[in-house]
Amino acid sequence: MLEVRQLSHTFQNGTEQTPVLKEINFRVDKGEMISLLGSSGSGKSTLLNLMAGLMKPTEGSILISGQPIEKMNENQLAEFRRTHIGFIFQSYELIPHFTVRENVELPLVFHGVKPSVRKEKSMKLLSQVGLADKTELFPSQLSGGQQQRVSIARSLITEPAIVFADEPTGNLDSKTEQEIIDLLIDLNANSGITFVIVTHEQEVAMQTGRIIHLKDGELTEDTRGRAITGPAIPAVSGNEAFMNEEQGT
Ligand SMILES: Nc1ncnc2c1ncn2[C@@H]1O[C@H](COP(=O)(O)OP(=O)(O)OP(=O)(O)O)[C@@H](O)[C@H]1O
Repeated sequence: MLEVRQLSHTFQNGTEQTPVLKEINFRVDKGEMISLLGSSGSGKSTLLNLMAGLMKPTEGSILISGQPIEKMNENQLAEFRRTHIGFIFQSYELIPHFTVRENVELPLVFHGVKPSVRKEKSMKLLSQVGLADKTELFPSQLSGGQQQRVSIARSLITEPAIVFADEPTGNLDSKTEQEIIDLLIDLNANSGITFVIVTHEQEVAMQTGRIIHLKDGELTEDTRGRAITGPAIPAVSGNEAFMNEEQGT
């Protein structure tokens, strides 16, 4: 589903070089829900931007559904993102003068899907995220948690292979945060949607099946969260995990 191989990234500003990610390796299987956990400055946003094809890495490869996205040109990437990747943002990024339903349908407009099909799909998703009675309201008429539900529905409407969520509960109070996490866990468990959640909050990360820990641009641990029962897998370094995988162990 998603493979990050020997990924390194260094920002270059004039003559100044800032190494940010160092030889990151991990793989996410279809149907997994993982967190990328790290403190501020650990490199989470950079890694997310690279995995979403918004930036090209200095070294290494990112494969989504077997396709190395760093080799694609801008047009190919834009098309690939539209068809294979869903996004959930911390600040929802809804269009204020579109209704809830129109916001959810928007990605399908770009795909040229006819209105009756768009409506059917958006109504189904909005009902799934608990907003069946809010479809004709505008984002400003909703609470933050409800707006994030709209953004979750929008991220799923193209049936993407993988959904990246960037601090999805960063703007929410703790009760609403838990409701949104519960919704994502439910969508993962019942619809098999693959999620990569970027967070700096341990409590959020602990609720996903697996946690990839980033520290100073390095993958330091790959552990299980609470969502999966059974013994915790031993912490291994990113490279070790990659080597084991390569060797089929
Ligand atoms: N364009 C850039 N040029 C130079 N350095 C950068 C650039 N963008 C980010 N960095 C540096 O890369 C490091 C990682 O930043 P990044 O935003 O990926 O971290 P983060 O874990 O997402 O942090 P936060 O949780 O605060 O968003 C930081 O030290 C940052 O200063």
